[in-house]
Amino acid sequence: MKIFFVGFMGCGKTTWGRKLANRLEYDFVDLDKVFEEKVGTSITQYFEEHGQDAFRLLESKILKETEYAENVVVSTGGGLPVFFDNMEWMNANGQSIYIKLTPATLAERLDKGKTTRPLILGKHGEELVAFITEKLAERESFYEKATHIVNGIEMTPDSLAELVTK
Ligand SMILES: Nc1ncnc2c1ncn2[C@@H]1O[C@H](COP(=O)(O)OP(=O)(O)O)[C@@H](O)[C@H]1O
Ligand SMILES: O=C(O)C1=C[C@@H](OP(=O)(O)O)[C@@H](O)[C@H](O)C1
Ligand SMILES: [Mg+2]
Repeated sequence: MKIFFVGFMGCGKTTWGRKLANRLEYDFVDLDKVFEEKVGTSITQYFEEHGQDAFRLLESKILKETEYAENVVVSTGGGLPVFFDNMEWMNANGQSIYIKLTPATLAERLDKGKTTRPLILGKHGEELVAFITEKLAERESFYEKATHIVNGIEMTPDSLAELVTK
């Protein structure tokens, strides 16, 4: 079974992807990391040199062409579900889980973490909350196509495992 985590930057796709993979004894793949290994630079640097359109094209190609193990948990980047037929492709090839959180919680997490995310570089406090609120409103209808929608505060490795294996 392939399980894809989707949702806004900072919702916990990478963190929970790894946890669920450990819990299920599945492989774990973080597509942002695969991207960086493939191009040999950071995503931020790739955005600066090639722009977002080039990033989105290669991101989609990597989603579809990576050779996944039979049983795998995949963490995607926050923008991936919005472009091309990526969301449909994930649902046709496995199950997807949208980790849902409010803009305030996302902003709090993203403000604390070191920023390696080009879209929020230099944004803090109120400006960051406003950016997330607007971007999440644009993106949420794509995230909501996920097979499962979970509350990002309440989930546990066991509750996620039950969701995808029942
Ligand atoms: N309950 C939680 N679950 C996951 N991440 C959390 C939690 N509480 C705080 N955090 C922080 O939020 C951030 C989530 O980042 P990450 O897993 O990289 O998200 P994503 O891959 O969705 O961008 C990390 O900095 C992590 O330390
Ligand atoms: O939301 C986005 O458009 C992006 C999210 C990032 O992944 P995370 O959601 O893991 O931070 C990464 O793919 C890139 O910086 C673009
Ligand atoms: Mg991530």
